[in-house]
Amino acid sequence: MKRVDIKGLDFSYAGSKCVLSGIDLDVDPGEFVCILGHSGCGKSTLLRLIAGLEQPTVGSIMLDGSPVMGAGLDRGVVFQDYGLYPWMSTGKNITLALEQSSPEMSRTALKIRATEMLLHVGLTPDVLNKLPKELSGGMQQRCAIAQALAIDPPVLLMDEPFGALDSITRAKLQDLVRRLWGGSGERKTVFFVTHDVDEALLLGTRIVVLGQTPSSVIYDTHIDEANRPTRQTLFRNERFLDLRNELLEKINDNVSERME
Ligand SMILES: Nc1ncnc2c1ncn2[C@@H]1O[C@H](COP(=O)(O)OP(=O)(O)OP(=O)(O)O)[C@@H](O)[C@H]1O
Repeated sequence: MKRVDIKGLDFSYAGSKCVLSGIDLDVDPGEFVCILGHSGCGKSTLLRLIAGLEQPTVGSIMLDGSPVMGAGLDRGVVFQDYGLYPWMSTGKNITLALEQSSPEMSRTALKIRATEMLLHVGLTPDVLNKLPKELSGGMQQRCAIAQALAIDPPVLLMDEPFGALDSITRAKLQDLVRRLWGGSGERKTVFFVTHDVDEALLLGTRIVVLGQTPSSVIYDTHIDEANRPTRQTLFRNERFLDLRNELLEKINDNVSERME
């Protein structure tokens, strides 16, 4: 389990205007943080910074007290477009990071691990030798989750992972992610970027809203696990409907303010 501390973070892409400004966010180990905000506000950029794919212009990101200096095997990443190499079999895609983290593992051990991971995300072992293009979008995203989890990273970063999927596949994968996170092992610290307020309410133990660029955190709330509504009860739970409206207002008001 990892604690993530973001302090006084500003970020600009080279030669561009400031995207993130004054981000402060302390995340306890095992929290499931959903990041909401209008298109272009910098959600993916924040995730890329935590992944170590970009460096803060000002401020810091610490993992258990050590600054993030680059990408690392302690953080698994899942992108909307699956992030699988199209020329490699599913099995090879899944074991790629494992080959770096555990170079001593034999081919047989790698294959066993890849099969275990496929079963873990609800796929059958026959998928192992298929190319990504031979799988449906939902199956590819299951493989991408298996790939990110193969090395058992304590931090999982998910950037709109279900944005391209139909609503039924999306619901199944949301349930899968919740089950994997809430299972018997140590809980991973998850950052999950989404546009969808309902997805955030169903998944997150915490919901953070970013404002318009240069973005800072304009809303931050914890969700009480004990009273969390299910997919079936979400629209009948008054407290959550109020929170849903509040989140939509925060996102939309902030945009209209900027447009006036
Ligand atoms: N590599 C880059 N170079 C320069 N500017 C970039 C780069 N990537 C993103 N941006 C800009 O940074 C801002 C934030 O982009 P980002 O993708 O982080 O937002 P987002 O909230 O994730 O958007 P969306 O919800 O539409 O995916 C945008 O103005 C975008 O154009």
